[in-house]
Amino acid sequence: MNLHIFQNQQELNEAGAGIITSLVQMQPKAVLGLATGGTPVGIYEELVKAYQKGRVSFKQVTTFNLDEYVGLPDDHSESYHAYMQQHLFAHIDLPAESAHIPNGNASDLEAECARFNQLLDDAKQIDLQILGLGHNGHIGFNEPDDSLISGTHRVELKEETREANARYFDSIHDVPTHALTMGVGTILKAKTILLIVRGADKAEIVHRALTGPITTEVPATLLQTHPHLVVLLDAEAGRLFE
Ligand SMILES: N[C@@H]1[C@@H](O)[C@H](O)[C@@H](COP(=O)(O)O)O[C@@H]1O
Repeated sequence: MNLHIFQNQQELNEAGAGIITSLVQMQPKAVLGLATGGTPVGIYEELVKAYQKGRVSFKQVTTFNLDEYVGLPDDHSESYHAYMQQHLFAHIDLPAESAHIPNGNASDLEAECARFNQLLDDAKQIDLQILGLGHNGHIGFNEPDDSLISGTHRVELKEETREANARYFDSIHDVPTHALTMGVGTILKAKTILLIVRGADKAEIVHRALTGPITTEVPATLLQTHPHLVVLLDAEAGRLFE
């Protein structure tokens, strides 16, 4: 594991964007796994700046998003489709057909998961998977459970996850109850994983995820088994590592 702790958010954002930019410069056809949530926003901002300065092009890149809510229209401001447009896709030269996000509005969600898995299989391997971390140790929307699922699947969100994400909605009643998510098998298959965690409220869970016993009750503990895990923490999240 390659762990870095940053004293300010800007340094963390630049480091995260720098890793992605360097990869795409060296490998213009890179396959990127993308995350949503508050955590990667500043990194996407830096990526957009790098693109605007002509330092990187995403013309040949392929992207796969980790997850999407079930039942939120694509144009709903809190759908992950809308999020990706707002924070990244609308500002760079990534072709629309190269950006893949599970469709949480598909009439047949099982078929949609199979379609997404097939696209991932066709792409062979994600070169760099960006990950945030849920307060309960979830990655993507792989929630704590007795067992975990390898491929893309439909998941019922835990109450604590809906509560954590309620800050983005008018009320908790508006937070969807289900989502589609890449499974842990797909996430762990990525060549490199870039885990980003910010904030004092995640200090304990990130410490447990990276140093505690491996258990499906904290899905992020599985990241300990990955041969190329890069972790970027702000000082608050990294408090227990110092
Ligand atoms: N499904 C997303 C995850 O992909 C994200 O990494 C995590 C943390 O979110 P945030 O970065 O907003 O704290 O929870 C969300 O529910």
